Amino acid sequence: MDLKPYIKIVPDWPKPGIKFKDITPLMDNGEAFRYATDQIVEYAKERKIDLIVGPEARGFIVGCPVAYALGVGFAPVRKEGKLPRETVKVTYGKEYGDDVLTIHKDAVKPGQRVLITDDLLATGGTIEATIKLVEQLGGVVAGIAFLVELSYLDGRSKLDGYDVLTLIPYE
Ligand SMILES: O=P(O)(O)OC[C@H]1O[C@H](OP(=O)(O)OP(=O)(O)O)[C@H](O)[C@@H]1O
Ligand SMILES: Nc1ncnc2[nH]cnc12
Repeated sequence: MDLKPYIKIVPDWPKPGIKFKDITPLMDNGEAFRYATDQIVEYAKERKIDLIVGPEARGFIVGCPVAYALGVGFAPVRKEGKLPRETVKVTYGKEYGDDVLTIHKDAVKPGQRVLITDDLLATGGTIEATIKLVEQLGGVVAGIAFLVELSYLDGRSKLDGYDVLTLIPYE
């Protein structure tokens, strides 16, 4: 199934010069959303995943149905001040600004094989920060899955040595 027709490009949003890739048409189409989820589930099965970790907010949308299908848990990575218990945190840069990401200290058990999910790889700042959080807690990043990759922003250069799946690449 070709998923590209389900991504809508919105010019100059949220800032001038950004070509925003809107995944909501993919999510609100049952067939496309299930197909995309199934691709990630198959990828995860081959990597013997114990836990899914996804960054706020669109990483939740991609990761939770995969966790359900595999029968494993999902741990949220959230922006600072959102998680109620003790966290670890990392500051990172993104395509349109800086931010802080956090995860609960007990969300990942040492040695757990983690799949990180997000909707989109741009500069790679978000995913690099998420990897750091998982590894700080002793997790093993066994795979990273995205719906969309913006190859021209070279986020891949931050993911050397990691096993990465992308469903919809943009050159
Ligand atoms: O590779 P990067 O340059 O880090 O950019 C990719 C990240 O940016 C977007 O999230 P955003 O921070 O806008 O948060 P949202 O999902 O809550 O809208 C997107 O969902 C990715 O998580
Ligand atoms: N161009 C883009 N489109 C959608 N989400 C993004 N996150 C970072 N850059 C993005």
